[in-house]
Amino acid sequence: MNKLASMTCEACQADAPKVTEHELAELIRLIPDWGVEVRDGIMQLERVYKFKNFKLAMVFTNQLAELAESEFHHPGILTEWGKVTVTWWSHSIKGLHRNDFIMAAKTDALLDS
Ligand SMILES: C[C@H](O)[C@H](O)[C@H]1CNC2=NC(N)=NC(=O)C2=N1
Repeated sequence: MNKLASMTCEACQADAPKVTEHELAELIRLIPDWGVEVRDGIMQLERVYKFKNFKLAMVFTNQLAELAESEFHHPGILTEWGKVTVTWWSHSIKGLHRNDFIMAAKTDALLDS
């Protein structure tokens, strides 16, 4: 399992630091299937997961919802027939925190179960 997936999110206050460029370069290597998007000036992690149908996409979506609640850190989720687009960023700092990389790795780990 990805070492990030075994970590837990820290409480992310509004003054928490965004990841630096160096940390971003290091951390993104640990989650190679994820991309970095910038929307309205907010850096985000994004991945599209493919499924055989809508029902399986919804099963994954609900597993992800449980994960988010367990860590109290929540993604953007677009669930469609056969695919789920997951987007992680930290609302409180309007950017990327280490928590987002941890949650991306934990999201990937849902497929291992
Ligand atoms: C309103 C609620 O406190 C916030 O949304 C919490 C919980 N979930 C969260 N999720 C994410 N991704 N970022 C946050 O800053 C965050 N903060």
